[in-house]
Amino acid sequence: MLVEKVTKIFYSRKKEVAALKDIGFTVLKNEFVTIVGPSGCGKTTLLRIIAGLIPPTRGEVKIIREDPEKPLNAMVFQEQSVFPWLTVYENVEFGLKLRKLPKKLRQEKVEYYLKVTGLLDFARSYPKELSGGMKQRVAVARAFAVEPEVLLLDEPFGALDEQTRHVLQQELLKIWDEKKITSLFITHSIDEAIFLGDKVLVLSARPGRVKAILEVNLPRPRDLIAVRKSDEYKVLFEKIFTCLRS
Ligand SMILES: Nc1ncnc2c1ncn2[C@@H]1O[C@H](COP(=O)(O)OP(=O)(O)OP(=O)(O)O)[C@@H](O)[C@H]1O
Repeated sequence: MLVEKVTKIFYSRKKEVAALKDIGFTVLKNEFVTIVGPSGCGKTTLLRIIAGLIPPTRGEVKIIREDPEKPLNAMVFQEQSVFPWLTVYENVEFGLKLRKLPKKLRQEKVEYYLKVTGLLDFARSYPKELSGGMKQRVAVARAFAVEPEVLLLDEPFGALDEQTRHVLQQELLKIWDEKKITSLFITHSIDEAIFLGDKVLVLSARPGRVKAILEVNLPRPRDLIAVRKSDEYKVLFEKIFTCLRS
């Protein structure tokens, strides 16, 4: 995926807001890129442009479609990424129905993703019967299930308590290690950005610009404790922290 000189200006009657300025970066096939930046720097705006939900003012986004059967992207938001009127099973199946996959194949995929997210016992439950962490598991399962060219995650674990967040991060990496879907993950957390990413993109305050792109040279599969103890983590944390502060 290629993001080239993306600029976004929001115009309203009274003022202009420059949200993004000349954003450029590449996400390689099967790469997991995290984006970290201060509040209001345009992270969500960038993701919405990449998803094709809003147009950039200038610049462009190129996503290579390798498989015409697959959707270009799937998104997971901080909240409300699941349909409350569908059961857990139906939520995960939803995108596969849209893709018109045969029932047997749908069932295999839904069961696989419910299993890896630990949701098999809740297949018939409705989202309102689930905790916040479980709802986000459904959202992740749903997005992975359609196996898009690019997975776009907008602070999916931002509203969860720290303990649950770590469990879900670990689970996400486990699925990703198996499925290797090209992913772009937005976060406020430096820790999360390093733990998950192959590369961390640091954005500046508004208008968002790329301040740094840092490689994360930590082996996978990753373990949170081991990662945090490593010199690579400490060096990266300090670099990102300094970069965000300056
Ligand atoms: N539809 C819109 N109309 C006008 N301004 C907007 C619109 N959407 C976003 N903005 C402005 O663009 C800037 C970037 O917003 P955005 O939500 O992308 O930031 P963010 O980095 O995701 O913030 P946060 O981390 O707090 O969620 C903000 O100043 C916001 O007010």
